[in-house]
Amino acid sequence: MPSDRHQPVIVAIDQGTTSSRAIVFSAELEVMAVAQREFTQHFPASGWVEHDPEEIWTSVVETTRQALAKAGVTAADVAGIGITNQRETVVVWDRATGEPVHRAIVWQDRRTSAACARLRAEGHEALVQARSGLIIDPYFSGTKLAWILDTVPGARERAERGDLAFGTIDSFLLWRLTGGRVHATDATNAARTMLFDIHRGTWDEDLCRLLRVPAALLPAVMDCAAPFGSTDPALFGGAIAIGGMAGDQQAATVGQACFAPGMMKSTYGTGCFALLNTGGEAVASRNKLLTTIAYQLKGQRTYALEGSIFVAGAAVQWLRDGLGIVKMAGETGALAAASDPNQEVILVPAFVGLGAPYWDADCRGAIFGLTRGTGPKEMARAALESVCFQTADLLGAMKADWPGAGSSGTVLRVDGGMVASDWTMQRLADLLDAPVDRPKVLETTALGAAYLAGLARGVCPEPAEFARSWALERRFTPAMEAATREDKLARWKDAVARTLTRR
Ligand SMILES: Nc1ncnc2c1ncn2[C@@H]1O[C@H](COP(=O)(O)OP(=O)(O)O)[C@@H](O)[C@H]1O
Ligand SMILES: O=P(O)(O)OC[C@H](O)CO
Repeated sequence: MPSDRHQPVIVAIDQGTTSSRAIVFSAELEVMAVAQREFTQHFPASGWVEHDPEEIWTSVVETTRQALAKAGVTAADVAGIGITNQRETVVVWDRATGEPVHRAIVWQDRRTSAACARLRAEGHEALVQARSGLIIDPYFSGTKLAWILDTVPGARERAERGDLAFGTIDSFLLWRLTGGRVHATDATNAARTMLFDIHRGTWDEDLCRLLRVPAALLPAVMDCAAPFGSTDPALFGGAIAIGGMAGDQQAATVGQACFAPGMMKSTYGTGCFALLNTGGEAVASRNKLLTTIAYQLKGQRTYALEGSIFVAGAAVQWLRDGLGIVKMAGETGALAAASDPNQEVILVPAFVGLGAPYWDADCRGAIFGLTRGTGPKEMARAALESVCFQTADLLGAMKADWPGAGSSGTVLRVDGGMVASDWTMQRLADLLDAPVDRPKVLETTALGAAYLAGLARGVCPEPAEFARSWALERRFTPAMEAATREDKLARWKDAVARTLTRR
C-alpha cells in the first residue's frame, strides 16, 4: 500500500498477558495490518507469574515496526498511537537508567495472598472498597508493589528518595516510548492499583499509607484520550504522538461502544471480564463485583461494575493440552452439540481459585455428575457451559447491585477468541436468558485504543458517532425453556457451593 500523507493511520499497541500485538488502523478504523509476538511466561514458584519487562518492551517495538512496514506506512503517516494493556501487572524501574528493579509481577500472581488476608483480618476491606472500588485480593497492583519495595534490597530507600518509578505496563511503555520523558498513566489503569480514589480521581493518601507506597513513585493520571507525549524519533523513524490509553478490558468496552448506562460487554479470552456501564454513578457492589472506571474523557469519569473470571478459554485449553480430548479449541463446540443431554456433568474450573463473585483464592477445580457413560463430548460441554454459568453468576450479581442491569433490554456484547464458538454463544444466551450480540469487528480491544488515540488527535468522531459504526455480525437469542435453565443453574450453584473453601 503506498504511503499517502492525506490518509492518516492510527496504531494500537495491545500489550496482553501472553502476547504483544500492534495493529495499524485506517482513519475509518479498519484494520490494515497486524503484527503479534508471544513472550516468555516465568513461573518462579507455585502461584507466581512474572514477565521480563525488557522482553515486553522489545516485543512492542518490533511488532509496531512490523505492523507499520506491513501497512506500508511511515511514522509521518501515523496520527497517533493508542496503548492498551494487561492490567494490574506491576513494573518498578530506575528513573535514571530506565532499568526495572525486578521482573514484572503479573496480575495472575498470588504471592501476596497472605498479605491480603492480613489486610482483611485487620479490617481494611471497607476502606479499600469505598475508595478504590476493589476487593482486597492479590489480583490488584498495590500489594505486589509493596512486595517489591519490601523484597528488593534498597528499593524502599530509593523509592523514598524519588529515584524509582512505578507503573502498570501502559505507564512503563509510555516511559520507554517517550525516551524517559513522561511518567503517566490513565484513569482506568490507575483504578486497578488499589491506591487510587476512583471518586476523586486522585491517588489516595490513606491507601498509599496502608500499603506503605511513597507518593514519589506514582505516575501522573490522565484522561484516556489525551496528549501523553510523543515517541522518541529514533524508535520508528520519526516522532509519533501518543493520544490514547486504557486497560485492555476498558478499551474493549470503548471498542464495543458501550457508552450508555446499562450497556455491557464481556470478553472471552483466557479469562473472562464483563463490564457493565453504570454512567456517572460509581455503584458500590454488595455482591463482590468491582467498581471501576470504564473510561475518563474530558475529565469526566464513566464508571462500570466489573466481574472478573480467571478461567474461560483456559478451560478449553485444558481440554486440549491437559486431557488431550481435542486437537484444536474449535472442535469443542461440535463435541458439546453431540453430547448426551441426560448426563448432567458440571465442571467448576477453579484451577486458580474462583474470581467474582466468589473470590476464593484457595479452592480448586472439581467435576460433578460423572457416570460410566461420561466421555469427551460431555466433558467438552461441561467446560464450555462452565463459562456460561460463570457469566450468569456475574449478571445475577450485577442485577442485584444495580437496577439498570435488570431491565428487560439487557444485551451482552461479546468478543475474544472463545466467541468463535457458536454453540457456546447460544448456550450463553440460553443460560442468561438475554440476547448475546457478536459484532463484525472482533478486535475490540485494539479498536478501542485506536479510537481513543484518534479522538485525541482529532481524526475520529465523538463517541455517539463512533457508536453508530458498531456493526452486528450475529445475535444469539435465548431459546431454552425456563424450567431447564433453572434446573441447570441450580446444579451449577450446588457444584460451586461444594467447591468453595470459604462458605
Ligand atoms: N472455537 C473456539 N471454541 C472454544 N474456545 C475457543 C475457540 N477458539 C478459541 N478459543 C479459546 O479462546 C482463547 C483465546 O482467546 P484470545 O482472545 O486470543 O485470548 P487471550 O487474549 O487471553 O490470549 C483460548 O483459551 C482458546 O482456547
Ligand atoms: O491480557 P488479557 O487479555 O488476558 O487481559 C488481562 C486483564 O487485563 C487482567 O485484568
